[in-house]
Amino acid sequence: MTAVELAGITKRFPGVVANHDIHLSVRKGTVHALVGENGAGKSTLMKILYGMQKPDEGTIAVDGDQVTFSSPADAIARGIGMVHQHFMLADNLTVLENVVLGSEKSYGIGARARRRIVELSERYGLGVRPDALVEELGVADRQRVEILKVLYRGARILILDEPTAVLVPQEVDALFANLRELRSEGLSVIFISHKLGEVLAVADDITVIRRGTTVGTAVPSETTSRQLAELMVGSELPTPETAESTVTDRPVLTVEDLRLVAPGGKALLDDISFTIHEGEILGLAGVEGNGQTELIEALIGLKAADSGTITLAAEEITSWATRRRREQGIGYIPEDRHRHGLLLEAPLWENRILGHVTEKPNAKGVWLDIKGAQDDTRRIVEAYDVRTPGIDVTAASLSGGNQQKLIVGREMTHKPRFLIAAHPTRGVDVGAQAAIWDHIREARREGLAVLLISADLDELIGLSDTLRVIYNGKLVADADPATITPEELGSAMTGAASGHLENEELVEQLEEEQAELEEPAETPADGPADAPEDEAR
Ligand SMILES: Nc1ncnc2c1ncn2[C@@H]1O[C@H](COP(=O)(O)OP(=O)(O)OP(=O)(O)O)[C@@H](O)[C@H]1O
Repeated sequence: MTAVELAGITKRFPGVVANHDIHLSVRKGTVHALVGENGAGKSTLMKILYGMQKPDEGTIAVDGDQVTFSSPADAIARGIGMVHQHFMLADNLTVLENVVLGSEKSYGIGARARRRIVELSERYGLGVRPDALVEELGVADRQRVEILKVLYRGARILILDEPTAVLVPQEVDALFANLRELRSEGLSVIFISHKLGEVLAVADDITVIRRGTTVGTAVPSETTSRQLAELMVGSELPTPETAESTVTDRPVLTVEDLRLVAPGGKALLDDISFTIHEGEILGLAGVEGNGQTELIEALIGLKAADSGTITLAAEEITSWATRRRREQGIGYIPEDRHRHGLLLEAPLWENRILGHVTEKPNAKGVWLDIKGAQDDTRRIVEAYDVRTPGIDVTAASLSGGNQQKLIVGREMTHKPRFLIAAHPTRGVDVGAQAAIWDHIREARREGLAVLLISADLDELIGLSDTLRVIYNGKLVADADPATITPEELGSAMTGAASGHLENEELVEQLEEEQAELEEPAETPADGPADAPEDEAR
């Protein structure tokens, strides 16, 4: 039985055919993955299915009935729900308020609504608490609220746009368990992802689109991630080079005793000290919201530290303005490309100038050099394979991954000596990811120092020379990227471990802590409560 049938879908934008004669058939009660390079046309296709955009040609059938959607409300009425990558919950409201908002007619706003939320949560193993305040929830819980929200509106077909990009491995497993629950109840899930290993683990069917057209379907049990990637790009992929260490003993960035306090007095960063040397990538692991944003803002000069010092190449820059820091060689790939990285409504070449107004090739003396900026934008588009009809289109019209490639190209072009790279490959496809890694590694060979922040633990472990874990605004642990696994790092990020983490050590430490948690708390009869166990007895 087919839940959704998209046939012959074509969608044109000025200068681009985003979808060309696409076919997608989703069976009822399955997880169907949609994969393809950046700009291949995945989001466009999903926006069409969700009623956000109208196709120029083609038909949509839901449960065998031909439908036309003029708005998401039409799609929702036919049981289609979309969980966006950027969560859309109101932080200061409770889960119940968020879920009910805009859907008050279904079950009211009181006891009936609550009952329905609890029922859905239990049925699909979502563990959602109606009275929790959204601002107190972590990323994975917020995602479950988003899923519950679409189920509450009666969705039988769920579209998930890169749902795992922000999750640690344990959370990904939990999400997949939820998806399997949905599937076993006869719901269908369309899952967009660039993480091909995950796609193979969770999908029943896979549709691959390349340059706007369906190029094939794959059966997960008969396909490897490499084959899938090659189907996506239409050629063989190069084997990634193994990275040799390029770390020197020459410090580029030194942070000492950095402390940043929120208006209410809570320490957002406390006792932060580290050094990054020429040729070194320091990876910072942490669940989002543990001080990473504040640390980036303190380093780039968007927030003033309350105490402590920041030194760049032997000069103390703690009180310098952002522009001066940029001019002295700090590059910045921001975590939220829409808020800090791009002017969405401006053309690509203006975005190329952003943050580098006074630098070549954007400036000639005190004047802007528009031609210089435009020529260099064409060069970046070429070198970083930004898929666009030209440099005059707005940044908003690029696909997410191509926006990211533009930012990375811009920042790397200025040959920074210190690069803050926050999720540098978020949303980019495997081919582009490998290319961005190569660019960063090449710059590192020439002496670049990098602070890498990433939710992609494979990336963090694969690229970093040194790993530190941030938890509650403090650096709580360090780990050796040569030996640690993503699962171990994921556990350390939730604050379960501290100190130096080696494989076995970490496992032991976690087991001990787990055992302690499970034991009833009691004070040893003949020793201080905090003495090590063997001495206390
Ligand atoms: N509103 C728009 N105006 C103009 N062009 C657009 C618009 N939306 C998408 N495009 C273009 O359509 C093509 C397909 O984009 P789409 O966002 O669907 O790709 P995608 O497969 O989702 O990519 P990614 O993996 O990077 O998110 C791209 O070339 C993009 O630049």
